[in-house]
Amino acid sequence: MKKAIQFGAGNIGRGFIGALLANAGYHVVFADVNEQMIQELNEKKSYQIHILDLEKSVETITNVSGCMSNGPEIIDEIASAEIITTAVGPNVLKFIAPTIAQGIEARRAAGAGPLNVIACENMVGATSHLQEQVESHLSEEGKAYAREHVGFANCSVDRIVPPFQGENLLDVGVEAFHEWIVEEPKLKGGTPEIDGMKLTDNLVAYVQRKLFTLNTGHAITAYLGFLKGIETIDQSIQDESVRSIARPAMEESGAALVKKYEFDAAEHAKYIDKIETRFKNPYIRDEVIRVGREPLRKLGPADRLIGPANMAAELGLGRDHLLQGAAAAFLYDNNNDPQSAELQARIQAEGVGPVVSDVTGFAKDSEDYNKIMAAYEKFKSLKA
Ligand SMILES: NC(=O)C1=CN([C@@H]2O[C@H](COP(=O)(O)OP(=O)(O)OC[C@H]3O[C@@H](n4cnc5c(N)ncnc54)[C@H](O)[C@@H]3O)[C@@H](O)[C@H]2O)C=CC1
Ligand SMILES: O=P(O)(O)OC[C@H]1O[C@](O)(CO)[C@@H](O)[C@@H]1O
Repeated sequence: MKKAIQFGAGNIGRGFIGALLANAGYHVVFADVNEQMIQELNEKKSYQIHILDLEKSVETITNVSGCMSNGPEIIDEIASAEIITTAVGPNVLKFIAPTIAQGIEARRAAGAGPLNVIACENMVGATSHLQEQVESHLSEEGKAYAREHVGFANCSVDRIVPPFQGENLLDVGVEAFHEWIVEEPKLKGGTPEIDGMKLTDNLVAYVQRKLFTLNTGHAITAYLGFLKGIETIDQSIQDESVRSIARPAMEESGAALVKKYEFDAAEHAKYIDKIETRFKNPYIRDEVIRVGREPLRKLGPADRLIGPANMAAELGLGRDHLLQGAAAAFLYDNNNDPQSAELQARIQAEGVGPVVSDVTGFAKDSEDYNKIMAAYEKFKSLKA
């Protein structure tokens, strides 16, 4: 039987990618550092996905097992797999890279056939980033083997899967919508047949379409909601003062995306409408602190807040609401989130201006810098 390794047995791993692979006939080995999760996978060998939407249903996923991603067995698992997917978070890719490299060396020694690696993270070029990290751990022979036999394909991954309290540790709650788009030209050994995996040769456009629309609107809804003391995304987007920034921000990034990638404007407007409806899904409890997690990553120059603002600026388009959303992120003050604590400590120590400039890359007193600063002061006074 075909084998897939899914690094990360978390929400998106179990609730989306691992499930698609299992349904496509792969035996899915979930590799994680969470011992309890791995034990449970090996005991139960199945779990349930609860579709939490207007139409509810339950799907049982079978043919799965678990493996500690930091133990010795994972190398043999990689050596005998056809596909490796990840959903561990962009910052964790560097920790799994040496393991994947060891697995590739084992495949080389065994003369194994093609392997495809797809990192399913909210990050432009996540797989290329992982590939660089993996290559840095390969021998020269390993690099030559990987060039010929290992495909590293980027992807865009879209399904809202918040933490879920089911009867079973393994069960997950997901929205009905899902979209997984994979960069076809990078795949090796033919295209795997996986229902729910769409293929494209223009991936960057789709990654940015998703990251700069869904994730942009989501993050802004989270940060503004947090400022207002709202706990969940569905409640936050219902608040007119939040929606009146989050929605036009998605329209601003939309105008830039349509211009840059020549997406159909009417189709893109529908795409935004659909996303707003997904945010409003009352059957999913998606907390603003989950969606706003790791604000420093989200404020990065290529990520969902500053990325679309930069794209709009390059194309000479408006971006006021995007910049207001970014300003709200600088006010995200949640001690349980290490990046939020770091951000607030830096603002305390250095003052907000230098931190805004350093994190966003906007020069002091540039137009975009000034707009963020003005919105920051406005939101700060509202908060107090
Ligand atoms: N949850 C969602 O709705 C979506 C998440 N994503 C992306 O998917 C990725 C994962 O997100 P979630 O599933 O929500 O997070 P999560 O926290 O539920 O799952 C991450 C998993 O990775 C595991 N992990 C941590 N270090 C590891 C290591 N060294 N080796 C193996 N596993 C390790 C954790 O134990 C955890 O089970 C992120 O990049 C996120 O941006 C993308 C689209 C949707
Ligand atoms: O997973 P991240 O990058 O921290 O961001 C949370 C975002 O990811 C998602 O979980 C899925 O795209 C969204 O719900 C949300 O916008």
